Amino acid sequence: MRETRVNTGDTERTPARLLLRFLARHPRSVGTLAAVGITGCYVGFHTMLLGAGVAVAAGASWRLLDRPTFDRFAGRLVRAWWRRWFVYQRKWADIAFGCGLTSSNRHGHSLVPKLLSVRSTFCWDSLRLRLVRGQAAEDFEQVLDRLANAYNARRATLRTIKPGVISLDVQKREPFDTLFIPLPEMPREDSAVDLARLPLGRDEYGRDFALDLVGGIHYLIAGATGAGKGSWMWGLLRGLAPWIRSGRVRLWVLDPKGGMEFGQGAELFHRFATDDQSGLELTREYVDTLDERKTEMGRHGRRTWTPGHSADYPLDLLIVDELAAMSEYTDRDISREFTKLLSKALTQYRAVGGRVVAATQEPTKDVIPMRGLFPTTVALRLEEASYVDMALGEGVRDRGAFADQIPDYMPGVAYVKTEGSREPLRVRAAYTSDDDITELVRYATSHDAEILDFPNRDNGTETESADSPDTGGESGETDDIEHIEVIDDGEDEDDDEDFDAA
Ligand SMILES: Nc1ncnc2c1ncn2[C@@H]1O[C@H](COP(=O)(O)OP(=O)(O)OP(=O)(O)O)[C@@H](O)[C@H]1O
Repeated sequence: MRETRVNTGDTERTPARLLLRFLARHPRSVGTLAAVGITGCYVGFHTMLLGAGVAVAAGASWRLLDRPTFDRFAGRLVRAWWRRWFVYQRKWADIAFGCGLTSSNRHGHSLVPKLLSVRSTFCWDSLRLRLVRGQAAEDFEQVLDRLANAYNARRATLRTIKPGVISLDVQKREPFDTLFIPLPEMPREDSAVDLARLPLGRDEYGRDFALDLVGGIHYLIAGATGAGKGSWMWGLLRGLAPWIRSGRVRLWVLDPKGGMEFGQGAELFHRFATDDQSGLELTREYVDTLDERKTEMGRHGRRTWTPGHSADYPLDLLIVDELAAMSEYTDRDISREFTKLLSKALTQYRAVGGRVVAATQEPTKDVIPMRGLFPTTVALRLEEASYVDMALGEGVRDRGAFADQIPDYMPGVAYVKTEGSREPLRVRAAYTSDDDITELVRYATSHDAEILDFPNRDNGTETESADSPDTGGESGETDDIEHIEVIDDGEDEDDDEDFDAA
């Protein structure tokens, strides 16, 4: 971009000054050019070109083979550089002029806000701009749609970075517009459950996305009403179905909004509370149980709990649907004790099989004083921009987690931030419908039925169903019905549920 700011006359614009200023302002570009020049002189320009060709081919193959890691380490830097100089900078003066964002000084010179830098994530680009004197962020706010159109972006939003400097954030793509998110198959065997990979949906790169109760430990899910918190929590339970059925996972569910979210699954739960008072009792019992386990494991010299090792030491999963109802909008005594107990649960039971998954609409410090204790945080659509950093951690919105910009018509879309990773990941959970929840409940609460391969009559094999109490030996009547054999252990011979579940 041409330097359009006016010279006030106190410094003279000699070529040497301009060159020095350019060098000082663009150290990376100048450094790269210098490095290329020096290398060319040393090794010869042919060799250097060959080296550059090899580097480009290696980068292209890397991108082809594993786009997410390429993007994380190289792609976003290359893209930011490319877009800064060849997309945003090239058009900026014209666009600023067209949107009425230029100004002029008393000498009649045009002043254009300066593009300082560009940052790029997979979906969003952030343009850092210095305002010209006399300009305010509101001037940009009024023309956000025009700016988005000018750059062919889906939407644009604004942040004030510091006085006189703003970030214009433009969304370049929306992978979830076209990406179909199939509901992961519900596992049916204990051995099919991997606590470190509980499939939930897809990420922005189209890869399968899974929850991790081993490394991710506890999850805080923040989202406005209707943002799709239900899909995240029910999706997790579907992934645990066989373990719920066999008792390797015990669910302690606290749904203080009267059981509206989890009422349908009441049969699955070890403990279920639907108001604040019983919720507090449930949390007390949860903490006592895990305290006891800790003591017992200490007595037996066991230092760690192995997930799924046995039903004697189950995974105890505490689910809280609306934290605010327990930590803020309730009696002071209840909220104080609950906050203490939950903080204990978040800090002391990792090694003895305690896990917490909690949801909230408001991730503020008053409502969730213990929010820093959740190693993994998820931000679905949020009402306020300030909520994003409250949910995901300081500075994460700056790094591209625009959860407040997720549109209403995209429930289930969220940014996930795991401990130790700087960059947030954009993810969409598959939709878990009421029928899918019914399937889960039916499967996880029926214990006797087992499906065996049934010999196919069309192949001329004889049906041997006389032993099965459910078919009552009525082999002559099986011509028109599905060929399923149900083996029952005899405890519940008349229970049709078993047949349905099978
Ligand atoms: N993953 C998803 N994909 C597509 N649609 C979804 C998804 N999750 C939820 N929805 C839709 O959004 C609606 C609201 O979802 P849900 O009830 O889970 O939101 P919520 O965040 O739990 O809201 P509340 O806090 O008010 O209970 C659902 O009825 C469903 O139609």
